[in-house]
Amino acid sequence: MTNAPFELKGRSVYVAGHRGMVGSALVRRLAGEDVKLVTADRREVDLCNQAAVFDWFAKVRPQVVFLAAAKVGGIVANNTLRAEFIYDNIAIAANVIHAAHRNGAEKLMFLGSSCIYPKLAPQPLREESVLTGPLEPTNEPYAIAKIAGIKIAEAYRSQYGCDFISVMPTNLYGPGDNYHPEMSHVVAALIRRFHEAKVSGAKGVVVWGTGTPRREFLYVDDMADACVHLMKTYSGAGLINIGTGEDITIAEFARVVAEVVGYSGEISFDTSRPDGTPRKLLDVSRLAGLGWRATTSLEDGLKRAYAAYQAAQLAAQ
Ligand SMILES: NC(=O)C1=CN([C@@H]2O[C@H](COP(=O)(O)OP(=O)(O)OC[C@H]3O[C@@H](n4cnc5c(N)ncnc54)[C@H](OP(=O)(O)O)[C@@H]3O)[C@@H](O)[C@H]2O)C=CC1
Ligand SMILES: C[C@H]1O[C@H](OP(=O)(O)OP(=O)(O)OC[C@H]2O[C@@H](n3cnc4c(=O)[nH]c(N)nc43)[C@H](O)[C@@H]2O)[C@@H](O)[C@@H](O)C1=O
Repeated sequence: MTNAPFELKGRSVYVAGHRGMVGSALVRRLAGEDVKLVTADRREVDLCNQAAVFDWFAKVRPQVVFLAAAKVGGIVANNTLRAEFIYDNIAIAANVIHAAHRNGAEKLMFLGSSCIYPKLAPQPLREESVLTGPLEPTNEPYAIAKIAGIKIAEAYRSQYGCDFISVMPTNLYGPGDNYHPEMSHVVAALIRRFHEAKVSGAKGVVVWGTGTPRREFLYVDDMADACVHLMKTYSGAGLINIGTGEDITIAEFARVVAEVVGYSGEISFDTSRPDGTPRKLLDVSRLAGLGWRATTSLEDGLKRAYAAYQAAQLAAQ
């Protein structure tokens, strides 16, 4: 692991996926840095389209790239849209990383995911566990694509000396999340379900699975802050996990969401729904060694996420 100070100041910084949850948090965070922010939405450049990506990079030549664009979703989206999750995510990673190299980008950060680790890897998940065992079947296509992205970044670093780094975020949540009832991640799904139950006066809320899986949740503005910190301070081939280092069962988590939303009805579990990985807690000691820790508690983060959900509902009316 190396600590090589890298100045963002004065550089053109491309946030790929700037309309997404993480990308928009990166845009908020970078507003506090003296950078020239570059963005392009999907209509301008479809990142799955190799020719479009190569043309756009040749024209714009960003000096720094945060690769936060991907096909993203919760356990059902991953398990059903398996072809899209593997194809889009391999294409986006290959196109953007290759174009960044060809056009002289000085630094690139690839965003992977904690789901790249084997389903039954020792907990907490250390960066060295990648490729040591079978993956969780519900998100294997996405995980394989993310592992490909890591390996592409690593190969360009070793063959061409590119300063390309990869970070592995835990489950994220916050403003800009996807609140689709089936395709979202658990945080957004439960905020919406408990809110709708509160508003309609429903007697009970159903939570998927057994409630026993454990998950770690990081507020998205903390995630963006960690990314900027690592972009400035880290240069190396090794992965860096980004998380809080704390986890909670889905059953306990559902109770916290109910409390934040103000719902006091019953909670039941639909065990016909998949549990996914039994536990996914990141070892964040590398990240701590690089001088960064999460600062937003789960309760505060959920309060902010719920406020953002309510504001988005009002704006849509
Ligand atoms: N959310 C989470 O819990 C976690 C996320 N991650 C990773 O973090 C990153 C960001 O995720 P998140 O912000 O949650 O995801 P979102 O779905 O909120 O945002 C993804 C962004 O990528 C863009 N995008 C997707 N496909 C294309 C394409 N073909 N061309 C151009 N743009 C495209 C989307 O554009 P558009 O707005 O047009 O759809 C969107 O802006 C991803 O790499 C994800 O894998 C990792 C771990 C956990
Ligand atoms: C971030 C990560 O996200 C995905 O993995 P996951 O951690 O399994 O994500 P999830 O948020 O969808 O579920 C977490 C847990 O929560 C339970 N759960 C309860 N009730 C609901 C519910 O209503 N919706 C959802 N989605 N899950 C629910 C659910 O059964 C599971 O046990 C990956 O595919 C992968 O893409 C990835 O990187």
